[in-house]
Order: sequence, then structure tokens, then C-alpha cells
Amino acid sequence: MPLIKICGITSWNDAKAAVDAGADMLGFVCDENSERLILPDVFYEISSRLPARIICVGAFAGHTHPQWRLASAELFARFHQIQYYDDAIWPEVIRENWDMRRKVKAFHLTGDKDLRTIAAFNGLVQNFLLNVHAPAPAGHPHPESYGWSLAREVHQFGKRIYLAGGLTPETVRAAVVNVRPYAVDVTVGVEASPGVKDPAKMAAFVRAVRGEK
Ligand SMILES: O=C(O)c1ccccc1N[C@@H]1O[C@H](COP(=O)(O)O)[C@@H](O)[C@H]1O
Repeated sequence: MPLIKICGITSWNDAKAAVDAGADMLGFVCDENSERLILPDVFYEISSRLPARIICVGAFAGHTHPQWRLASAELFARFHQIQYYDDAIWPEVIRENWDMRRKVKAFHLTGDKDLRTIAAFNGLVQNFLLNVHAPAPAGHPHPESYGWSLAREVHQFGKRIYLAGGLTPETVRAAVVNVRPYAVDVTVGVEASPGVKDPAKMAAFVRAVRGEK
């Protein structure tokens, strides 16, 4: 069974609902342009109240909020993992101190060419997050699962694969069966509105991952 990461948590109510639904990992977005930005003091408060089993992931892409750029090593230590796209502006404290086993390199997987980019990171991190949004070539026999078949090819690198990209309670079971990821990662598919989670959608997502009705 893959681990379940619910990303874009912005409040204690949403964090609690995600935990109650059965999430294993919670993602906290540090990008100042995201509708799901969380500030350090709110993250501190939420992370202080979470059960010990929950893995906290800091999500970095683009313009890291100034408060996060200046945040202390002690606060960053509350992130069990850091997930990052190449365009992320790194806080100094992460650049210098982070263990590769706790880094999750995120990629947009849009086609075959991205597999070569991913190969170049093979020796650098142990976890790959694949944000799959790959339109199938014209006439492809299985357009609905083309992106997942690309994601499956990434297993050749022997990394932990975190599968993301438009997953919903309706699609996640097929994604799990197709790709067999280490973890699934969802944001928009379990939201009521941008930055606000829907408890019923989170519960349905978890049931679907587990293959329950
Ligand atoms: O969702 C954001 O705003 C965000 C901002 C910065 C880094 C990561 C972010 N979210 C990640 O987006 C993918 C796909 O999520 P979705 O389910 O397709 O909405 C996922 O990895 C999130 O962690």
C-alpha cells in the first residue's frame, strides 16, 4: 500500500481532518505565490500538535517566502522531508545541511524527454516526485494511462516514487495499480476551494488508495 501525502495544508482544522482520514504525510507549501502558502509560525503550531507518526514535508517551488528564507534550522528540522522543483529558491540552511535521504526531487513529467532529465538526478537524491501531466500522442491505444506508463519507467532508477498530478478519489486507485508508487500525493483533488481541504474528499481518497468502497 503506498503512503498517502496530502499537500497544501494551511490550517490545523485541515491537518486534523487529513490525519483523521488516514494520511501518512502532510505537505506544507513555502512558495510565496501559492494559494496554499503556509507561514512559519502557523506551521510550527500545526507541527507541534501532530501525532508522531505523521511525516511533515516542506514543498518548495519558485519564490520561497521571505519568512521561510530566514527561518531557523530548528524550524526546518520539523520537516522530515523537503520536496523541491529546480526553480526553488533555497533557504541557506537547507542548501548546507540537508541529507539527501530527506530530499524529494520533484519533476514535471510531460513526455519521454523528461525521463532523460530525471536520469541526470539519479545519484543526487533517493526520492523522486513525479508530477504527471502527459498528454498521450495522437492515436495512443491507452491515452488515459499514458502518463502513468511513463511514470512506471522511472522505476528503472530504483528510487522511491511519489506520484502526483491531478489525482482525485476517482482516479487514484487506477494510478496506484498502474504505477505502484511508494507514495501518492494530492492537493487540488481533495480541496473544497484553493487552500481549503474537503474532509469527505480526503476520506474518499484514502479509501480509494486502499481499494475500499
Ligand atoms: O500546490 C501548490 O500550490 C504547490 C506549490 C509549491 C510546490 C508544490 C505545490 N503542490 C504540489 O503540486 C503537486 C500536484 O498536486 P495536484 O494534486 O495536481 O494539485 C503535488 O506534488 C503538490 O505537492
